[in-house]
This record gives sequence, C-alpha cells and structure tokens, in this order.
Amino acid sequence: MEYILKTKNLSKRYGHFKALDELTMNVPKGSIYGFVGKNGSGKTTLIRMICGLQYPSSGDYMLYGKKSDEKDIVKARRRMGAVVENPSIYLEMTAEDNLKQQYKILGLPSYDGLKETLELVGLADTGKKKAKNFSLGMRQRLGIAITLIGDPDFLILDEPVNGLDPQGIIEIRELILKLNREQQITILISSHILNELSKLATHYGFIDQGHIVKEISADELHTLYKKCIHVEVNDTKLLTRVLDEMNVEYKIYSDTHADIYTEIKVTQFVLALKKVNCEVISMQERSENLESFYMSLIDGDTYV
Ligand SMILES: Nc1ncnc2c1ncn2[C@@H]1O[C@H](COP(=O)(O)OP(=O)(O)OP(=O)(O)O)[C@@H](O)[C@H]1O
Repeated sequence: MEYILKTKNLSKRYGHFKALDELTMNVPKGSIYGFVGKNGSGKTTLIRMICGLQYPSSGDYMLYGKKSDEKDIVKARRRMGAVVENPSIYLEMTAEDNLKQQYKILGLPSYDGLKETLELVGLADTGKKKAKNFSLGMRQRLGIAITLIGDPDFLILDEPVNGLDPQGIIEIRELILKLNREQQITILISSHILNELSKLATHYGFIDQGHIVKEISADELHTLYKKCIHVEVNDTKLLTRVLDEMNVEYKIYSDTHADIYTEIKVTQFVLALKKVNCEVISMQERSENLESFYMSLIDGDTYV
C-alpha cells in the first residue's frame, strides 16, 4: 500500500510533558483517515507538526516519501492543504475575494479555476456577501476552498464539523466525500464526533495520551462488529467448554457475559449448551459502533 503520510516514533515534549509519545501512524493514499482522540490527546500537535508549525522533539515523519528533516519536505508540504483550528479567512471580504487573495499569496499568474472551486464548495452564489455574514459551515467550506487553490492531493482538516448545525455538517460531509472520490484527494480528519466520522472514514487512527493505540481500516472494523455476538448465560465456565469444543474465538467478561467472534450455527450451539446444562439468558448481535470500539480501546479493553 502507498502512504501519503507515515510517522515513526514521533514525540513532542513540553518540559517533562509528552504531547506526542512515540506516535506511529500511516495514512494510506486515497483514504479518508479519521484521527480520533479526546481533547488534549495530541491531535492538533501532530497536525501542526506535519504543517511545519512545530518541530519534533524526537522521531520523524515522511510526507510523500520525504523525511521531515530533509530540505524537500517544504516542497512536499506544497502538495497538501490544511484547515487547522479556525479557517484563515478575511471576514471583510467576499468568498471570491478571499480566493483571489490566496492566488496572490501563492503567486499564481491567473485566477484559473476560481469559479469552479467556488462551485465545488457550494459558494458560487454568495455574490457580494462578506465572509463575516456567512454561517459557520459556509466559513468552513470557504476555508477548504482556499486550501484547494494550491491543488493539493492531501488535505488535513482539524475538527471540520465542530459547532456546525445539522445542515452544515451534511454539507461538509458531502464536500469531503466529493473531494475524496472525484478529485482523489487523501483526507485526514481529526474529530471526536465519532458518529459523523463513521459516515466518512475509510481508515482510523485512535490516539490517546500522544500515542496511537490502534490503526484499523473501516472494513476491518465492520468485520469485527459483524462477527461479534454477545451472550448472557447462567455460567460462563460451562459456556467455555462448548466454545472450546466448537473451536470458536471468544472473550469472557464475567461469570455470566461473553462475546463470540466467530459465526456460529445457533441451533447447534444452543443444543450443545443444553447438553452441559448451560442456560442461555440472552443472545444478541452486538450493536457496535465506532464510539464503543473507541471506548473499549482507551479503557484498555482491546478487541484484537
Ligand atoms: N505549547 C504548549 N505548551 C505546553 N503544553 C502544550 C502546548 N501545546 C499543547 N500542549 C498540551 O499538549 C496536549 C495535547 O494538545 P493538543 O492541542 O495537541 O490536543 P488535541 O488532541 O488537539 O485536543 P483538542 O481536541 O482539545 O484540540 C494538551 O495536554 C495540551 O495542553
């Protein structure tokens, strides 16, 4: 697999405090990479580092195959765009003028593609309206439009849906999907709105206390959910006898609760339990979601 970004044992220390602690992550080309972690876990620190706004205390990263301490990293960074914290827009200007400003900053000779970019982000009809009168979602989309002027193939969006209303969230979601699918832009999104992220991400990196605790693709995650059946029985010791005989993967949580990770033939299973006097109290396919997976990871109760 080809990777746009790879970090290796990346650390950032502030005095004795480690904001990033030997962080290793891999962002596949073409992915929408959900970068998940609670407040203060180090997401923004990592993003600022990749953008060249901060330097590693130790470890390194590769962007488009260029190492962070190589001179060419500056060139590699020109291929990416980032909206970190608040989008940097001029509030007194229209959407069009904001984009023109960016063309000037980048020293581009013409405004080629400006109209198309406004259309792409759904701001083509904003006319003379100044950005200060835009909704939060419109500002966010303008921020993204500005980063698109440099024609990046990698976008970093730090908490892009924070504070948006439901309509704003849908518009950003559709834009992100469009950029990824139609323009083949790899996108790293940091977020703690997991329900939203699960509608977008193809890959996940879960960060806790400056460290990646798990990287997993959305496909792998779905397989993991699908296979999991939660059972409640009168005695899990009896249950394990049957599961061992059936050569099934499982995890016991208590004297009465367990998860089964392999597909089983339910009738055969229940009959086998009956034979050893194991009573089934309940049995259900686990309605897992990203949130519970994340919680299980940071609680130290890993699935895999
Ligand atoms: N300049 C600094 N000096 C000291 N500590 C810092 C500095 N910058 C960040 N930190 C600390 O590093 C940790 C990680 O911060 P960071 O902003 O990367 O977290 P985050 O995951 O982005 O959180 P949030 O979702 O709140 O933005 C926090 O505990 C923060 O207080």
